[in-house]
Amino acid sequence: MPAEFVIETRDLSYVFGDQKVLDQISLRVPPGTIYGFLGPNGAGKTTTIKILLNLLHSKEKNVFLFGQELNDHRIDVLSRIGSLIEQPAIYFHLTGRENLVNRARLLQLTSARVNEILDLVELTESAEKKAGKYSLGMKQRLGIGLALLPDPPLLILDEPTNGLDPNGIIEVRHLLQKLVKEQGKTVFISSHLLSEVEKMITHVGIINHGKLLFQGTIEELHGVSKSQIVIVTADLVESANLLLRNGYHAEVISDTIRIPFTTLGEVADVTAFLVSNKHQVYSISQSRENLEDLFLSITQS
Ligand SMILES: Nc1ncnc2c1ncn2[C@@H]1O[C@H](COP(=O)(O)OP(=O)(O)OP(=O)(O)O)[C@@H](O)[C@H]1O
Repeated sequence: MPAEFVIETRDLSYVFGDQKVLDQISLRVPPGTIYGFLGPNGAGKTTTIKILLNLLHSKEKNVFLFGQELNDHRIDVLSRIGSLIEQPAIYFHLTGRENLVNRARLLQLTSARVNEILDLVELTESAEKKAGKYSLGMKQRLGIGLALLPDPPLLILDEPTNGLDPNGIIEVRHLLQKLVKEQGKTVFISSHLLSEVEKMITHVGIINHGKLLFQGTIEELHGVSKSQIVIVTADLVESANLLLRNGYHAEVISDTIRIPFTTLGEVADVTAFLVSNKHQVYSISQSRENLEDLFLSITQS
């Protein structure tokens, strides 16, 4: 039976000297997902990834990959992970194809596999160009292609969108989504910018100061964002004062009045209250805190 989680850590902690950089992290990454591991610089993302890849050792047996404990099944588990951490190991004086052929030889893979990968990462047309002449996005896709050569079911990518322009981000997004949809892979990516990965991820873990502050689906993250009633009236200040005098937590923010949303019934009450007090209501709607604000409020609290 396949494991419930492709990656699972149970209360994983890690110290550098006397600095606790990971504090009881319990990651749960279901198969067939794109899991965004998010947090500001220095939060502990790379340290976690290094532990998952056994580049740093956690002595306690609390890291499970494909349902197997990492220390006990190191070789088997690691052979099923493709990874990209820090800079991709690319030879810039070689072409994209030569880079892949070199690695394929080491892995005893055929040139047909190299062609498949070039196709997959959409570098067939630039295959004979020197990798040093590639754009950052192309280099990143070549790096992902190298990681994909042995066809691992799990890809772990540390900041794959870092430094890419918007087009580069879209290309990486399409590639990762294709890998999950068409090939059933699981992808774990870290980023310090929610906005760069928000459109590609299905699951989120938010880490700061070594603690996992949120974990769930992207919909669940939207669900915890604060909802507000947004009101526009003929005289915002008058209306806001009236609401404040009557116990509503009203604020005027960029040409609107905002009240924390509780129920739809309250939306109706507020509207009726303003109208009955002869305030002209131009519009009333419900808004959600944007995801980036939410991310900042989680990581800064
Ligand atoms: N080799 C090391 N020795 C001592 N401290 C380290 C070492 N590597 C990382 N740290 C510290 O551990 C903490 C977490 O670092 P880590 O690199 O995991 O964060 P990160 O979330 O990946 O951030 P970034 O995106 O900046 O790499 C930081 O305070 C960092 O200074």
